[in-house]
Amino acid sequence: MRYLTAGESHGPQLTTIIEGIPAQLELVAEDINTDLARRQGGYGRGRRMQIEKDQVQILSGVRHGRTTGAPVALVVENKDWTHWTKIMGAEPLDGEEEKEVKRKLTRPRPGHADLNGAIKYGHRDMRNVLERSSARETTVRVAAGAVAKKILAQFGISVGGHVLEIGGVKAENVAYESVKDLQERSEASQVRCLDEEASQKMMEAIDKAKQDGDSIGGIVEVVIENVPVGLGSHVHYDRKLDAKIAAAVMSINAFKGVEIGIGFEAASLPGSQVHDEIIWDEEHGYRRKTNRLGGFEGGMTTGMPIVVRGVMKPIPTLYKPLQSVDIETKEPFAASIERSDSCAVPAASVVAEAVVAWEIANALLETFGADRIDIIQGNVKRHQDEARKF
Ligand SMILES: Cc1cc2nc3c(=O)[nH]c(=O)nc-3n(C[C@H](O)[C@H](O)[C@H](O)COP(=O)(O)O)c2cc1C
Ligand SMILES: C=C(O[C@@H]1CC(C(=O)O)=C[C@@H](OP(=O)(O)O)[C@H]1O)C(=O)O
Repeated sequence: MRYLTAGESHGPQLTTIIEGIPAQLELVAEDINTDLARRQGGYGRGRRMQIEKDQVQILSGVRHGRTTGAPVALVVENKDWTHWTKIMGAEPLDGEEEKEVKRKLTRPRPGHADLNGAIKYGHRDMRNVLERSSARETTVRVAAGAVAKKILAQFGISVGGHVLEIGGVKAENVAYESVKDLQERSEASQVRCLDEEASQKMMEAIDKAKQDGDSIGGIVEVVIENVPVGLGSHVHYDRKLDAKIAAAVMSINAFKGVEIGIGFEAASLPGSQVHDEIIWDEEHGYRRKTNRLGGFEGGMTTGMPIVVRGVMKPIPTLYKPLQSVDIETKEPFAASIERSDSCAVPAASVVAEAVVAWEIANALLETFGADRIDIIQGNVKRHQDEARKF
């Protein structure tokens, strides 16, 4: 499968076209809208989320609630668009209005794409960069991820995400019984954290950052359960699935690091406390006694749950001014802004679920692919039976 996204933050809509979805997958807008609403939620978001009510339109590739095998085009409208038609250049302007509306953005925000994008693409008006670098684009990545999750569900594979840390507040008690348990309990927290006490402290940290005109980041975790052994490959660098997942998580706006399993902790532990011992029984086949390596060995899935973490830096747009330079006057200035999220870590956990789900679904189709869901189900079952006895 592959997909492209298009659309600006304050344009009319976000669009994605997904190619390669097998036929006979049941798919309705509601399968996608649930995740769109989850991405909009979470404590710490700014006023934009009160304007948007993200809903997908499925424009092709589905008839009577089933995929046909043709490309699936998905669209999410920007409700805010009606306020931006002049600024975005879609409506004629007159006189004085023109001067005001065409005012260029010349003051780059430290930590955003503004300055680099402007220099690279030759834009004296940095809105031409901001519009596309905005994380508004993650709306349709979540839509594509929801389709990937629907594919995975046909094989009993489930995806959950939660928040481990916000602004230095670490969740302590994050044990869960299954991905279903993780999903239900993270959903009950406004910061998508399993630890109730930490949830409260995280919200307080977000309130404080907001009051201080500052922003905070954090750590999210995605867990995928019931993945067949052998997705990805050891044979070539660009077929290693752990590498693809790392790239996908790093591609989320503001993500600065990724780890799989115990990740960076492995640096300080002896091998005997890192590698997972192998066991076998008739019912389950091969398993690992522990899952410190987070479901990967040799760029391939081990069949144990996949555990991926990503770190999100604090949001770059700050109410508290940071120094920057106006590209017209070359004078320093201290930026002040109108609206922004103060923390989007809970929302980003939903984006992380989506991009990881996409990579797993894609790897599954690469290994067992066919044009129809029912044939792929047969292929997976045969593989799992064989792997158990191997
Ligand atoms: C869900 C989500 C919401 C975000 N909201 C904002 C925001 O309101 N203001 C902002 O400046 N950055 C926000 N960001 C982060 C920027 O999009 C990001 O920092 C920017 O694109 C620069 O990319 P980089 O941080 O990966 O270098 C958000 C990111 C995510 C994932
Ligand atoms: C619109 C979304 O997030 C936006 C991401 C974002 C940024 O710079 O990344 C900046 C803000 O946009 P605005 O300036 O219009 O308020 C966020 O609201 C969204 O997540 O749907």
